[in-house]
Amino acid sequence: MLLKNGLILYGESYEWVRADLLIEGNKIVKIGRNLHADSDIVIDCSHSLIVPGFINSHTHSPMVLLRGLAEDVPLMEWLEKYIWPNERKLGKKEVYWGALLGLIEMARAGTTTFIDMYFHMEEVAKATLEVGLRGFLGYGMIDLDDERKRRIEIRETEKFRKFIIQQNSELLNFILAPHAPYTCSMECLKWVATKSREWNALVTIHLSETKSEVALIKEKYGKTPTEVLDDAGLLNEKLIAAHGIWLDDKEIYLLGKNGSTIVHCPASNMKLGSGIINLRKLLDNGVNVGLGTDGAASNNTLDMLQEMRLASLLQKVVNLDPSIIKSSEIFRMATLNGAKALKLNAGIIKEGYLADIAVINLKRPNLLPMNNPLSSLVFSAKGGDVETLIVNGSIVMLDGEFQTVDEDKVLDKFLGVL
Ligand SMILES: CSC[C@H]1O[C@@H](n2cnc3c(O)ncnc32)[C@H](O)[C@@H]1O
Ligand SMILES: [Zn+2]
Repeated sequence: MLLKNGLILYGESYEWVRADLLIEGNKIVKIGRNLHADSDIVIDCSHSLIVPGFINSHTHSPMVLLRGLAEDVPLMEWLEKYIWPNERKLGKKEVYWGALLGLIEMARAGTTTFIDMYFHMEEVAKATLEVGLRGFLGYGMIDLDDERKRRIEIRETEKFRKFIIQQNSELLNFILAPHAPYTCSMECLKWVATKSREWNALVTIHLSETKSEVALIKEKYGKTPTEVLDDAGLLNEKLIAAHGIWLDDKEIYLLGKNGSTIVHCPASNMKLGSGIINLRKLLDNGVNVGLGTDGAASNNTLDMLQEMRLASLLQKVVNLDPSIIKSSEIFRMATLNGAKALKLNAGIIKEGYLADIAVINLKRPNLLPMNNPLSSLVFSAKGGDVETLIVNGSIVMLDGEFQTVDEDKVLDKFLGVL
């Protein structure tokens, strides 16, 4: 496949070059002028930006089902009074359709890879294959210090891992997903750490999202949540922890030293009134920081372009300093830092990297004139500006039309509910 004459965001240094981009198999093989492909697929990109696809490093895709259902309440009330009672009513079918809708929304805004934590995850895996995105999927474990529940969660996790292995797909990856230190016992966290080593599996978890959960953990363990993860054997380069708002200096130091990842979810953090991450301190202490939308019930979109804009604006205003964070750092969080967390050969446009690519149409009033492409991406682009999406060398969306899933069928299914 050949992407012809696009403005390419090249390599780690984010140099803009006008060139052709050749894809063979699932990789970018060549970038240069006047390239020719044997392949019959040639896409004219003369009016477009070619950028790495976004990595949504924390979401719960089926939660689009609960979009707008619980508004204007803080996290614990949101979960206990509204979200968990509604989730108990969700069966496999609902989760499947919810995941399809969520994945379509993500794809339309340029996401090529996502990390997902939920239940009925086999259904999310099926939806992932149908849309053609790259998923790192985990069964969300919650045992609430109950041994019987823990056995069930372990069984579900083992069953889901087997399912993913059986699918034998380059797009599907298993990830361990204990929900949080306040919903998982020490025994559960230790089991996850043991299996992470045995299976060489990544681990995703919610960490230090609210002041109140940190107080709960300190009361229970006499330690901070990060120290609890350290005691469990989870503090290492395989850890991908969402939120990380209320981390103290020692926790930030520990996360940086151990090569762990924090996933910033600005919209969810603002909407639930959870707090504001200290992004500068995390980055300056060597913590790998990715970007995520969280679920659509606390966002209320799954749009990584909007997430970049919010992440940047929030830091500038809370620090009363517009120079606190650069667009390149925000863009890196949404792409390369996610890839680093996932040990994925992706996140930049360069020869030898995976062909996970978003093509953005510049013929839009909100994107012209193009004085600074990177700031246009972070501050001006919208989901609908992504015209073509390529994942693992295959076209998911071309000129705004899905080539994989029947988008109309999915949208009509939800319109029918109204
Ligand atoms: C057990 S599956 C995952 C579980 O997580 C819940 N969830 C969604 N968003 C958040 C958040 O921001 N903090 C904590 N938990 C969250 C979701 O509703 C599922 O129950
Ligand atoms: Zn979450």
